[in-house]
Amino acid sequence: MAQISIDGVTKRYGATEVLKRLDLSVAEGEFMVLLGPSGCGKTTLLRMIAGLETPSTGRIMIGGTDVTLTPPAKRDVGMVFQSYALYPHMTVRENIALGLKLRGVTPTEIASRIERVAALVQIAPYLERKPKALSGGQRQRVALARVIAREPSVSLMDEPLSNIDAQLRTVMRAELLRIHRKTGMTTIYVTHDQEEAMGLGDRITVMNFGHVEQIGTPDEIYAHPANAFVARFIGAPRMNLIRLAHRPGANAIEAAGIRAPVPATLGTLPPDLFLGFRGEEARPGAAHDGEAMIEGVVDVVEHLGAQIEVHLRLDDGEEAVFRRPRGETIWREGERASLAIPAAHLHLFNAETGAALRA
Ligand SMILES: Nc1ncnc2c1ncn2[C@@H]1O[C@H](COP(=O)(O)OP(=O)(O)OP(=O)(O)O)[C@@H](O)[C@H]1O
Repeated sequence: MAQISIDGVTKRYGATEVLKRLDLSVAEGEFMVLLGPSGCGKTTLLRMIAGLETPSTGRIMIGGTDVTLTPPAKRDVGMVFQSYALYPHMTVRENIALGLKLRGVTPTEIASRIERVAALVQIAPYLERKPKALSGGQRQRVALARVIAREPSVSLMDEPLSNIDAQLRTVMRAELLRIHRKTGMTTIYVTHDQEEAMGLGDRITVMNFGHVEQIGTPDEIYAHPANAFVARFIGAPRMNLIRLAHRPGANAIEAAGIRAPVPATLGTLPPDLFLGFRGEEARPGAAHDGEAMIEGVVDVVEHLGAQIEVHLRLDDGEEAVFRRPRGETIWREGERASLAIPAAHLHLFNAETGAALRA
C-alpha cells in the first residue's frame, strides 16, 4: 500500500488551466474522496495519478517514488472507470484474468485470486457470463473485482456508482467500504455527490474550479466549512446563508427577522456578511442569551418520512430551510414561527471573499 503526494500540480489544455497548483497528500491505506461540481478537475487529477495524463507542472509521488513521467503500466495503480471499461467479448473470468496474465501471474495463482475476489464482491455465479448479460450493479462489481485481483497498492475510482439505481447504490457503498477495510488499498474516489462523499471518505477534498477549497474528515467539513462554497456544497438540505450588513462596533448583527450575537473573539467584522446555520441545528421557540433568533412566516411544509422540511419566509423575502422531526405540530403554512440557534452552531462568512470568520 502506498502514500500519494501531489505537489504543486498544474494542468493546462491550451490556454485553459483546469488544475491550479494543486497540493494533496493521501495517507497509506486512506480512503480519500475528491468532491466537487462538474468540470472542477476531479477526473483530470485522477487520470494524472493513473498516468493517463501528464501534469503541465508539478510532481506526483507514489510510495515515495516520483512517478510524474512513469507510464501507467509501471505505476502499480488500478483504476475503476465510470463506464467500467469491460471487454464485451470476454467472460467475467477472462476480464479479470487478462490484467493478471499481462503481469505474468501464474495460471494457478490467477485461478485462486479470481475465486477469492469473486467471493469478496459476490460475483461467483456470473464468472462464465459476458458483461452484456449482467446488470449495471453486477458489471460495476466486476470492474472492482478486476482491480482488487491485481492487488495494486493504489486504487482510483471515477464515479463508479453513478450508473446504478439509488437503492443498489446504498448497498454498493457499504460494500465498497467493507472491501476497503479488508484490502487496505489506498483509494482515491471521485464523486460530485456530497452524500456519497460523506458516507465513504476517511477524508474529503472539496474542489472547485481546479483548486482545493478544503480538505478534512466528513465531520470537520460539515461542522467547520472553511468558506461559503463548502458550506453550500456539503449537507442536505444546504446550510442556510443569509446576507447581512454589519455596523462597525455593534454587538449583534440584525436584519428583518434575524438577530445574532457577535462573539467578541472574532475581532473586527467586515461590513458585508453571510450568517450561516444548518436547519437541523435550530429549535422552535424563543432565543436565550447568546443564541440567534430567526423569525418569519411558514411558507411550505414538506413531509419526508422521518422528518419534515419547513421553509420559512423571512420578513425581507429571504428563505431559510429547517429539518424537524416528523410529528412536530407547531408548523402550519401561513403562520408566524420563530426559531433559536445556539451560538456554537452559527457560522459567519465574509460575503466578499467567502472565507469563514473564526475566532
Ligand atoms: N482533453 C481536454 N482538452 C481540453 N479541456 C479538457 C480536456 N479534458 C478535460 N478538459 C476540461 O477540464 C475541465 C475539468 O474536467 P474534468 O473532467 O477533470 O472535471 P470533473 O470535475 O471530473 O467533471 P465531471 O464531474 O463532470 O466528470 C473541464 O472544464 C473540461 O472541459
